[in-house]
Amino acid sequence: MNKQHVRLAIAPIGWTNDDMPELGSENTFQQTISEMALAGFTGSEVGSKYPREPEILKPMLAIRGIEICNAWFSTFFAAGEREKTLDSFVNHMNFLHAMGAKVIGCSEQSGSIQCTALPVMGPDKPCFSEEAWARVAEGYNTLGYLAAEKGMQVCLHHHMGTGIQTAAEIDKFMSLVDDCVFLLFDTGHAWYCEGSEASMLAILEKHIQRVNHVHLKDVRPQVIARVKREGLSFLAGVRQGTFTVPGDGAIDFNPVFKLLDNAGYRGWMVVEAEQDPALANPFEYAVKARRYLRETAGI
Ligand SMILES: O=C1C[C@@H](O)[C@H](O)[C@@H](O)C1=O
Ligand SMILES: [Co+2]
Repeated sequence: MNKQHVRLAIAPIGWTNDDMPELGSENTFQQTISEMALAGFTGSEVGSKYPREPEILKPMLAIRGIEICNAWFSTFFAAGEREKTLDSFVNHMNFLHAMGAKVIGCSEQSGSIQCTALPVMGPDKPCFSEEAWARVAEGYNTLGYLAAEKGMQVCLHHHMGTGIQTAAEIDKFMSLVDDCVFLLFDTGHAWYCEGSEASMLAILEKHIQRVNHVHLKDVRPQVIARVKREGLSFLAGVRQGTFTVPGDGAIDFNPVFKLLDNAGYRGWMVVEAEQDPALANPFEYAVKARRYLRETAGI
């Protein structure tokens, strides 16, 4: 890949999992960002242990050569919580703007089963009515225009257990929103939702012109098969090792990098591989991911 076009970040979720904060509760904020830098990354997303005051957070990251590239934001438009979502979005956007980030990665969480005990591959995930889709599209367009006024961009994180999980749901979302709304492409969730590398690549290929942020997650298909077979929840699967860093699982990332490079992708690529830190030492896995990216993508 063109080294000048992409920057490499890593998410703190490998150190402490914000969906299950007991996973990695022993890892401190300063240890996390020091190990990110030591492994060779220059960016991070924001975790729950990070100070929320830009004047405190910025110098602690700067001394380690790290910038904030994004932070997760949950929206509840389908459920009709428009005003509440917009209010908290503005605070979130202002924080990210002060941190110098350009991207705001959002997930539509109405009815989400992502953090519940329900089987993630079962019938319980939300499926939006046409009215709900219209609320989601209007809400995201509003976020997109608000972000554009600040010189920022909003993107949707498709996610297992949510109403925007499958290839068809991603297509529907992208067809309903304006050009000011982008897609956060997450390799792990794209593989998981349809169950193959080809279907993951098809999602990327279809929407590549609107992808403005990338999460690099590898998958362990044998764990995903068990999640399906035993009716496990998304989080139970994570504990058992659904995800790992690029180069350690089943995904061949070469075609992903090729597609992005050919499309002239410019932006961040974020290694995001939540697994149990007691089983997968986060520093060791960060180093492994950094080496894989150097050897495979030349970045
Ligand atoms: O971007 C993400 C943030 C996490 O909280 C989430 O559960 C993870 O799977 C993900 O892709
Ligand atoms: Co992600």
